[in-house]
Amino acid sequence: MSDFTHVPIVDLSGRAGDEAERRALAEHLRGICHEIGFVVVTGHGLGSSTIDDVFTLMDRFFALPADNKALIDKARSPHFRGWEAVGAEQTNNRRDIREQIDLWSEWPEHQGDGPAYLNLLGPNQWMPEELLPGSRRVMGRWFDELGALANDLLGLLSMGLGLSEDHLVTYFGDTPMSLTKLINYPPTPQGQAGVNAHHDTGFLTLLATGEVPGLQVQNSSGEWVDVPPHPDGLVVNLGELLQAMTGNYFVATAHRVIAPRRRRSAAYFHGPSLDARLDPLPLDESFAATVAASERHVSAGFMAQRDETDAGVADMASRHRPDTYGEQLWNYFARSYPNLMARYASTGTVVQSSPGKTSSSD
Ligand SMILES: O=C(O)CCC(=O)C(=O)O
Ligand SMILES: [Fe+2]
Repeated sequence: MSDFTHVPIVDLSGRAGDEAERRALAEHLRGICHEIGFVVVTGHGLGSSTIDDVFTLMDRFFALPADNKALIDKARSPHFRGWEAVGAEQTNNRRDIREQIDLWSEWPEHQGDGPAYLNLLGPNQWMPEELLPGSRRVMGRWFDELGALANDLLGLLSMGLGLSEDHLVTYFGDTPMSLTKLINYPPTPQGQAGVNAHHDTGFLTLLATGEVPGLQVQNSSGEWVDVPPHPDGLVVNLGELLQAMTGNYFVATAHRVIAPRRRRSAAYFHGPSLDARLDPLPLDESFAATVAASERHVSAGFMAQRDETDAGVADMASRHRPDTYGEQLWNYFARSYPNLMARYASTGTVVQSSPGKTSSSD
């Protein structure tokens, strides 16, 4: 297949059909995940107001004065959850021009020793009900419905990879850690980016982009391909975890946002339990043979860590592979939030890593 010039649109309603229909859909998605790593899905079956209510909530939140938003400032959370102003986050060592709220799956805080990434477990920060009524209800439904849709997609991807349909869902374990980012992009200043070019860190991303364009995906010739907003569509893309576990058969594709005017989006990053390992899936050897025949797939990398960037490794060419999803996330936080990381480290909030457990390289 030649290099892609658009992101395909796939109707998912066939997933409720018979075996042959499901298999055809799984095959179609498998090809797209191999060649492009990005797809717009329709027929996703989300409730009619699930997305609209989240966008209304975002509108109301982002219009609040900064001192109200600061009630849930991410800097107050030892679990990296909450609001941050424009410029707090960095991607590829460059400031992103967006503000956002990060909400994660909620699990009890970790007590005692363990790998540093266990620090991510804990409660979200919620706005007081009188300032932002209904936020827990609206976001609770979003997490439930997006999680169920993502699990359906895991079933189709498992099928496409020749695995049993529940293979990937089982892999996700008992304490999956998914993230929702509610994002507000001001018009992107010339020469900058709302979010700079990056790979997604985790497994599978589902994205509601609203009506304003700005999302761009990079093809293997390095060209930026626009993903136009689709009124009934959700963007789905793959993260580095899935790329690694499929031996690069599926690809995590670089993307960025340049917002022509104010733009909001809601991203749901479907993630497994923090101790889920990045071990290869038990795939038929034909998958590895297909990868070996494609230089682009063979050389697909991870985002470089800070020390690698300093040593001259290109932004998305790292050969470093963490052992677990938790380590992968911890690397992401170290890259994107060096100041927060340094503060936690200096106040002793960070749980100690066990020796030899931070990362490994191949
Ligand atoms: O806002 C968007 O359309 C994309 C956001 C994104 O790629 C991300 O937050 O990882
Ligand atoms: Fe992304």
